[in-house]
Amino acid sequence: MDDPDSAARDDAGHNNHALLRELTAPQCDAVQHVDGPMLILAGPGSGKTRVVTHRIAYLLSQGIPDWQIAALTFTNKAADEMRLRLDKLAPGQNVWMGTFHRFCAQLLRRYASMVGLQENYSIYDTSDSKQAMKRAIEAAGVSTTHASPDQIAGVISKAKNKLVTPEVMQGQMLSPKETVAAKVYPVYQRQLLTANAVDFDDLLLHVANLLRHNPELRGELDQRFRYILVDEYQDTNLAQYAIVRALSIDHPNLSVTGDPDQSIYGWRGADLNNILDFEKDYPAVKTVRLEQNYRSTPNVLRVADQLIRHNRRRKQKDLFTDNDEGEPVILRWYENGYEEADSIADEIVAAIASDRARPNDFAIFCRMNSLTRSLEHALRGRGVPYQIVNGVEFYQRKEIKDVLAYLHLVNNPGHDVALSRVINTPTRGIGAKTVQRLQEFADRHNVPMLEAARRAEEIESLAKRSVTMVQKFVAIYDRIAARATAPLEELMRFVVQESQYDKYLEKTSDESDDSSPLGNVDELISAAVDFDRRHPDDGSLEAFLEQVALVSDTDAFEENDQRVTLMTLHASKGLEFPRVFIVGVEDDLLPHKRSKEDDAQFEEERRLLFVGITRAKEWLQLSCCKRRMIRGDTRPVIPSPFLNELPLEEMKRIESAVERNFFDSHIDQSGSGDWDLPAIQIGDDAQADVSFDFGANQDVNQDINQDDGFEPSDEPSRQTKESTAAFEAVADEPAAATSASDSIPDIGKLKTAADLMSAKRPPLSAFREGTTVRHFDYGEGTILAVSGLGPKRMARVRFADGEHNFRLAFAKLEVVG
Ligand SMILES: Nc1ncnc2c1ncn2[C@@H]1O[C@H](COP(=O)(O)OP(=O)(O)OP(=O)(O)O)[C@@H](O)[C@H]1O
Ligand SMILES: [Mg+2]
Repeated sequence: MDDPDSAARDDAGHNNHALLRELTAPQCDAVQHVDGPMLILAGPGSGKTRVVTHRIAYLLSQGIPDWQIAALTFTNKAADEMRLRLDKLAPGQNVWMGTFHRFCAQLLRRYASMVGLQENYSIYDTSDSKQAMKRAIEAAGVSTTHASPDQIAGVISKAKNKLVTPEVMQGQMLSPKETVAAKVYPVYQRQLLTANAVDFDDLLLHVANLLRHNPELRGELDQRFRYILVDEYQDTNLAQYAIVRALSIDHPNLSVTGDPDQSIYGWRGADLNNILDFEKDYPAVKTVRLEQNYRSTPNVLRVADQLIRHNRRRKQKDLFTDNDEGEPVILRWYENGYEEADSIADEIVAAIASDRARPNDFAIFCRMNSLTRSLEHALRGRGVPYQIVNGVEFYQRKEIKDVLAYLHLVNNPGHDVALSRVINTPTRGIGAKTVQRLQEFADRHNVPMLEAARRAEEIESLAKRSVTMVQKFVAIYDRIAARATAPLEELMRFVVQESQYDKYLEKTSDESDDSSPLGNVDELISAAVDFDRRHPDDGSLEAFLEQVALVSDTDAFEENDQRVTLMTLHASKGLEFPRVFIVGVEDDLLPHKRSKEDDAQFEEERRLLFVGITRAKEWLQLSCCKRRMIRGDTRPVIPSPFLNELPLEEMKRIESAVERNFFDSHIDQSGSGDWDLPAIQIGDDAQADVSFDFGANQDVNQDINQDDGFEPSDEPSRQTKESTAAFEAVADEPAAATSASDSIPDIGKLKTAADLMSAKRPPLSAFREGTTVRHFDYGEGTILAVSGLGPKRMARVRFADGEHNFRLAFAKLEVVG
């Protein structure tokens, strides 16, 4: 694709010494490529992202206007980082940078009417979508006996990511589950449109359809975004692919970078074929391979390479590095999660104290967010500053969602999920039946629920009293909505006051165990103040809500901060740290238990560990425990089968001080690398029973990761407190054991699934007056009194620092034997 023009520009580019100075020859080659498609395929740490930023700067230096360039990244954090780097290389530029979802959200704002939305449409987050899905399932009248709401949602999400419309889906050959989902899909979509809302998948789907059905608009946008760069291309799904492809037909200046070995979003529909087919789609493509790793020591790279070689579906790439050999990678075995956390925290403290490292040199990765609790506690206890890269979680708190729901409803009166949330929050005597009747009326007349509330008098089945209550709510709403254009801070304070939510929180906050809902609401108001300040002219409510909806878990991450970073493996993508700990490298965690049913998913788990390992620059430790408590359930642990695949002979293996013989008996110390793992046969049924209870029917990752904000964590311990889901999970368990420690069989004796099954979470009955318990934050304490039944069962516990009340179904309390 070398036209005479670009050759001339290349000549000019040679003057651009500063830009090209710190690049290798193949990197330079890629950076100086101007027109035509390009594929950069290379392993971790080889400078792919660096090439993207330098290439943008190079394009600008060649006179290409910034508004013709768009750089699509996978997380907001990656975009911010890119902007920072680019600002240094090309100050003052205004290149569009952001995630696919943000890109689509902005396009959709402009062209909303073309897909049947209004421009103030709302973006439903995962829990909003769940609510909407439940309602659609009811309205569609399907049975959920054989397909749970989560499964139905999963099938529909996959269909959307593959650009399958409801009509097309209904015409396909379907499994029984898919048949149910195919019935719900059109109803769900119709209800979303009535609510003037989209879910995350819709952002992509609508834009892909927009481009497909409007050739003129497609042409205009293709012309506008003449240069498109996509980083982490291996994780794009079909919808994302269709979007960049549609924007690169007349001007095929699409350049993508990726590493198939780092594809970790298959569960969300990412399709490796997008990378593999790139060369077919763009025959004139320039393909660049980068082989030198600049990030890691040879020790780290060898471990990563050995591991990933075990994947069958891949092409071997050889990476070399000129970096120093560094220290051997450590494999460490701890007694339990507490020891793991304490020991890691101690090491960090020691390294900092001896001036060998700073807190921000360290990162700790885990497969699931819930594992960070004990690490947090250990770091906090030692005064080590840390950050949990987990921005989504804040916005998932009940009180935050409540206040935001009022704002959503102000911004978009069609937002039915928000209405259902706030109509009786705080309590206003509007019961579930009344809400149900409003919903039915709304469905019948195809109007938003707020409209139904306004017409409450027309709903015959509503009692007079209920009508009055509903009208009162509408009056409150109208008073709030009248302030819609006030500065955000003012509006938010008015919401909290006018709805009497502040009083409600004051009254109810002592029910919660250790969080401060009022403090959180204050924090939200601070976010509003900040937003007002940063957007003095264009700061609309809509823009604020969009930012919140698209918030990424990595957004909260401040690189130059003097803090240790805790994050999931998914969130670590693209980043690098001098010293990395990967905790919980254990069977059923990593690989995740449900990935084992499927070869492709299993290989994805291996890639996930590969991604984690290759974040480390100088030093790396992998660890696993003999026992681990997850959601209050202490269970014996089997090491991850991936550990067996590492070059153990060259790694430094350390066992915890206690029970040294366990390590000896399970690892072949001869150096052959074979581990003699405990022989435990777990049948499918048994496995389901001893599961971590992630919400048994969800996609492997849906509730585990906080990747980039599109799959917020759903784990019960962080769920809204009124949810009874977590309680049901606990209550369903047979009262097999009397205390946690009684129930842990010696791992050496574990032979059968039955042994494993006896290692249950203690039933609520194990928490009695006088029982000694342990809490993550408060340490050991004694139960003074218990009261209430079922999900409302409470315990009052005395700790060294005072007394606290807990809802037992949710509390992070462990019985101390
Ligand atoms: N030519 C170079 N000279 C010096 N440092 C380099 C060079 N190329 C890359 N680096 C550095 O190596 C590290 C890895 O680069 P980068 O993050 O761009 O790799 P990547 O290929 O995008 O990795 P990943 O696949 O993990 O996203 C960065 O710290 C980067 O600044
Ligand atoms: Mg990168």
